Order: sequence, then structure tokens, then C-alpha cells
Amino acid sequence: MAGSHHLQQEVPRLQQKLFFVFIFAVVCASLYFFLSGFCDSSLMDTAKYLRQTSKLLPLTQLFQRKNATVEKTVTDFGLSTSSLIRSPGVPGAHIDNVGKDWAATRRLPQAIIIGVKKGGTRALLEFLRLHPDIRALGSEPHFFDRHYSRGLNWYRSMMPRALEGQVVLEKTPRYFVTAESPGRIHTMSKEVKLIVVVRDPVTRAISDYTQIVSKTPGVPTFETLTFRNGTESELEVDTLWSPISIGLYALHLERWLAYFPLEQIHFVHGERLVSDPAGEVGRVQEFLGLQKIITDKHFYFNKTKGFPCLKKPEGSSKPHCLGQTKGRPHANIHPQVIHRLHQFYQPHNLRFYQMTGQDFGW
Ligand SMILES: Nc1ncnc2c1ncn2[C@@H]1O[C@H](COP(=O)(O)OS(=O)(=O)O)[C@@H](OP(=O)(O)O)[C@H]1O
Repeated sequence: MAGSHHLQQEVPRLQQKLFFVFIFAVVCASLYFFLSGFCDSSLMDTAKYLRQTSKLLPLTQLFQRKNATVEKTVTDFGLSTSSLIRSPGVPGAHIDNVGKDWAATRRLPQAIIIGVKKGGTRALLEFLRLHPDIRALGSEPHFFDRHYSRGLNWYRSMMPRALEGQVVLEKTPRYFVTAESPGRIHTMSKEVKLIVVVRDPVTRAISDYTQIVSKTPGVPTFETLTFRNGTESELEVDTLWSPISIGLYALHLERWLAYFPLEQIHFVHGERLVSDPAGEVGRVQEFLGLQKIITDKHFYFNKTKGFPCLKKPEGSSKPHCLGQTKGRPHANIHPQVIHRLHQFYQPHNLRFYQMTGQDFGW
């Protein structure tokens, strides 16, 4: 009897002790997590960022997203973290920003591929996308030529989110030949870096025409449109026809040089972008002040396509070539027409070489 009475008294005491042990364990665990940095500023900042952007991501998703960009790039292209050591003077944002994807914001571009149409601008953009310090807009915003009245806030909202140190990039090849673009871009930023992919203006014109035919079947022949009055015998080239006028590179460049120093404009050799993509992209990385991360090992030559393709493009583990509209067979043009056009462009090309200090060999 006495034993069972004693037991009845002991049970609540034991329960009480267990309760205090449990509370003590909880307090200790909380202190441990707090002191070991679990509740560090990044979480606080993340909460602030989520409040600001009203993006109510579940926390699990948020933590999955952290580190994703850098890790993917590193593993996708066989780069080891030791190969990402910072060089002096380069942003190296992919190292400094590890785990900070949540801090990315939309900014105006620091670099723009301004031209030229059919020069190889898409290939260049897709290649540059491999760089962890480049954030490139996939589509062409056409802000400075078509949508300027929408304002800079609209333009900024089009840009991909980027971290501090990353270079925001867009491409709109029509800027190069739009009279208002240089002044407008200069108003946005005096420091913006400009990239122009140039290609033999004759091949460029034929490429342009091939695209026109593909979109509008039944257009007159290339010869008819190239020569005024439609007669080749007069041999007067119609400089008002856009496939011809776009190739007057010196003329267009003059307008840009009225606003920007030559050092701020980088010219990519369109033909070499095909024969040596790593070399050309290497020079662009240098121009942008970035570490040379995109190299030979990112490309392979696809014999069927006849162009270099990416071994593992951004966001995929499979090799990838540009679409069918890039690198397509050209319309058949009479060799005499091509010869005449080369003659026509010769003085313009020479002037362009003088202005840029580079001989492109056309
Ligand atoms: N790697 C690779 N793959 C496919 N195509 C390549 C590549 N590198 C450069 N090019 C050349 O890019 C030309 C198209 O130029 P753009 O991308 O500037 O055209 S566009 O202005 O955006 O329409 C395209 O012109 P066409 O050959 O006339 O189709 C190509 O010659």
C-alpha cells in the first residue's frame, strides 16, 4: 500500500523533471543554432528582400535556389573551383556572390551588342551566356530604336536579375544603324561598353536577303534590289536598300564615335567567330574585364551544321547548335554580282579599317 502511494507521488515529479530537461534541451539547441550563424544576416536580408519584392517563395525553394547558378556553371563546363581564382582587376563575381542569388537586382546594361544584323550576334550572345559573370537578356528589347518612349524604368525591368559585379548584357543589332541610338545610349551611360560583330558586308547582305526571302516569298531577286533601276549594266548600287546600307560600316560608326571613344567599342570579327569562336569570345571577355572562363573546351565543330556549337550550353547538359535560321544556306547569287558588290564596298571597308585600326580582310 505504502509502495503504491510512494509511486503515485513519484510519477508527477518525474514528469516535471522530464519537462525541465526537455525545455533545457530546446533552449540549448536554439542557442547553438543562433551562435553558429544559422540566423545570420543573409536570412534576415532574405526576409527583407522577399518583403520588398512580394515574392512569397517557400523557404525550401529559396534555399534550393541559393548556390544553383554558380554550382551549375562550375559543374556543367567541367570547371573546378580552383580554376575560378580571381585575377587582379576582374570582378570575379561568381566567387564573391556564391550563395547570394536572392540579392540579385535588375540593372541597366553595362554592355550592349549593338550590331550588326546578320553578323553573328546571336552566336556571340549565346556563347557569352556561359560566363558566370554575365547576365544576358535572351530577346532583343529594341529599346533605343523602337521603344524609347517607354522610358528607362521599362528598359530596366526587361533586364535579367544580376548580382553585384556581374555584367548585364543585351543585344539589339538594329541599334548600330539607328541614328538616334548613340545619343540615347550615351544619355543612359557614358561608360557602357559597346560590342559590334562585323562580317563581310557582301555576305552579310546576302544573308539579310536570304532572311527576307524566307519571310516574304516572291520578293524580287537580289540583283534587282541591289542595282538601281534593276539593271546590272548600270552597276549603280542602291544604297537605300537596307541589306546594302547596313554594310556601310564606316558611315554608321562615325555616328557612334561622335559620342563614344573608340576604346569603348569592341569589334568582333564575324568570320573568325565561326573559325575560332574561343579566340573571339576570349577577346570579348577581356574587353569586358572578365576572367577568361569560356575557352576552346566549350565548343565543338558540328560537321552537319558547318558551324561551331556548344558542348553544354547554359541550363542544359546536351550539346547545342543555334537554330535553323542561323547558318542557313544562302540564296544563289551570280559571281559577277558578288564581284561588283565587293568593288562597291572596298573604299567603305578601307575607311572602316582606318577608323578602327583593324584590317578585317574583306
Ligand atoms: N556558331 C554559329 N552557328 C550559327 N550561325 C553562326 C554561328 N556563328 C556565326 N553565325 C552566323 O550568324 C549569322 C546570323 O547572325 P545574327 O545572329 O547576328 O542574325 S540576326 O541579326 O540576329 O538575325 C548566321 O548567318 P547565316 O549564315 O547567313 O545564316 C551565321 O553565319
